[in-house]
Amino acid sequence: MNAIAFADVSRRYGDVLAVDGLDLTVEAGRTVALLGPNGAGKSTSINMLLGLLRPTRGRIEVFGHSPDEAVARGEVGAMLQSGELIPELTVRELVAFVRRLYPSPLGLDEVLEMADLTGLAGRRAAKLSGGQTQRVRFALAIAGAPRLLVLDEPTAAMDVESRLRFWEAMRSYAEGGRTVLFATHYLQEADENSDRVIVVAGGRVVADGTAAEIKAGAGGHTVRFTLGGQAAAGLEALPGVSAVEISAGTATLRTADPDATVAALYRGTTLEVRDLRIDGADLEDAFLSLVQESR
Ligand SMILES: Nc1ncnc2c1ncn2[C@@H]1O[C@H](COP(=O)(O)OP(=O)(O)OP(=O)(O)O)[C@@H](O)[C@H]1O
Repeated sequence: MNAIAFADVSRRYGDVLAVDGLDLTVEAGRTVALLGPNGAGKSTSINMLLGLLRPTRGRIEVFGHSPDEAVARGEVGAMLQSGELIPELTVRELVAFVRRLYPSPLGLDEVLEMADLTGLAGRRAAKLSGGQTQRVRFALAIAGAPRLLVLDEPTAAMDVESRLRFWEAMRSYAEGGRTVLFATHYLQEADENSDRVIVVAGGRVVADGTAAEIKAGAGGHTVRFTLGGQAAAGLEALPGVSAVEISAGTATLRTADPDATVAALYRGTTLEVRDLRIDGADLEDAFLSLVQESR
């Protein structure tokens, strides 16, 4: 069963086409990252998925219903980029209030435990740090035990340790067949915390698969070596090479055929090549080339 289906969905703001004919389905039980640069259309897509914005064109279904129906049935929980907590309420009061709005919520202590808030349950929202506030917002998103959890750049205000703990909490929520869709522009977060990455740029899907598939699809390798002070004219002309970058005495060549590039580097040039390294494209390389191609 599909948790999410977008069929040819577009959204315009005046002259800006923020989402441009998005077609995608997400099977129930998956954890999916929506990865894209600033302005790619991630928040607009999420807001339409939650019924907060209407598509200009196309149709969205959540578990086979309209977004409004799915939300009304308590099937959707969300953590958006902004949203104030009621400052005078304690963490426990806030979670207790929100979970009562849902038909079959998680237990109060269970939510607090999952969001790592047990020790902060008696603290007023006004007294929480930025990272703690994010944890409360996560708790409010899961309190109703929604089948679909939607997170829009959830770790934006968190330090490194809080991020790691947050993703652990998300994974434990996703266990047992719940669906999670999260937007991020952090490649590493998409890579480590999802089983499928949908890359969006300019309002369109430009790649869709596991992080490993996306890396492989980019097809590139890098060949790096220490150049020192040597002049390096002609590296662009080596076989397979599509880009050359020279920085701090290191040459980095992007190539589709690392074997041919390296052979020609040794046989066809007079350079003294030291510290040679060949790497597969990482997700960052893949992402940058996909986003550039879509422009
Ligand atoms: N209310 C609005 N009015 C006009 N244009 C908007 C509005 N909201 C978003 N846009 C534009 O729509 C495009 C997509 O924006 P959106 O916020 O969906 O992208 P995003 O991928 O979530 O970006 P970010 O990572 O920066 O949050 C951008 O060009 C943005 O400037």
